[in-house]
Amino acid sequence: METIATNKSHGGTQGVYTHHSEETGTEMTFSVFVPPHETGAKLPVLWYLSGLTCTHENVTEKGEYRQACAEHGIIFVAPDTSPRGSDVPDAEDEFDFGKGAGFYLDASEEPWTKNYRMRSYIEDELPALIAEHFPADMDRQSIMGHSMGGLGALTIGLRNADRFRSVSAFSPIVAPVQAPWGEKAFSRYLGDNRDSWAEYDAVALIEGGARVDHMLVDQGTADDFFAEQLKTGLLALACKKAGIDAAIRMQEGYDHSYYFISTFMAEHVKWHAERLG
Ligand SMILES: N[C@@H](CCC(=O)N[C@@H](CS)C(=O)NCC(=O)O)C(=O)O
Repeated sequence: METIATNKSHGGTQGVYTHHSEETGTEMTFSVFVPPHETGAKLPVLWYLSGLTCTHENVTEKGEYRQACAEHGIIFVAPDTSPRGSDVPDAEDEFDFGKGAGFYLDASEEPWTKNYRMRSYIEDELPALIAEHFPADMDRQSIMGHSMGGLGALTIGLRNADRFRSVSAFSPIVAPVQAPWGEKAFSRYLGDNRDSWAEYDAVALIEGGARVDHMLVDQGTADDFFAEQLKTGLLALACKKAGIDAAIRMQEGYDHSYYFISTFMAEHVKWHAERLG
């Protein structure tokens, strides 16, 4: 692992790091905020998965999470959203597929299988690296995300309920198999067999019996993607039927941007902190 940059912030350290990923076969860059802490202390970890077109930079620069993470003593990890590099296949001029749009899945179709392995990267490889290099208590993890990353947080949280104490999302895609972004990406990354799509769909996972202990979702009413792509109501219905303890909140007048995310970020961090102990 190589350190790209570190800056002192809120008494802690905001860093950007790169490493060679065996999963994606590429160099991967991510950011980590380590709050001020006593020497030798092990701190809980909050994962943040970003949305379409993003790298680690968007939330690191605009997410406004550091003050809350410093206050609650939480490590904040922000990975990239896809493999990168000139050798990685891409769909040029498509912001919702290819680079910047990894959908946190392991692709099964060519030419995507070799590099597009963001599920294994986020579930296995990056956690091991974080455990090795940072003062992280891997027995205390929670996960959150935005839009495509909200989907990633929900699905990774639902598939690994024993690992994550709480799951939250801003404007998540909740049912990609029923939305244009998901249909487009899944048919190309995963192929035509829609049965294989279900493990990457939050509503389908819940309908199939997956559960999380605590869920918090914020969705802006002025979000242009709400009705066609995000479909928050389907998640609310699935949680209600399944008896999942979910706070799914419509936030009046907020859009899909980081102006919305940063407004509620501190509240999400605090909510996770209460469950991380
Ligand atoms: N209008 C955007 C659509 C993509 C978009 O809104 N991306 C969201 C995540 S789904 C985002 O966080 N963008 C980066 C940012 O706001 O910093 C584009 O075409 O680039």
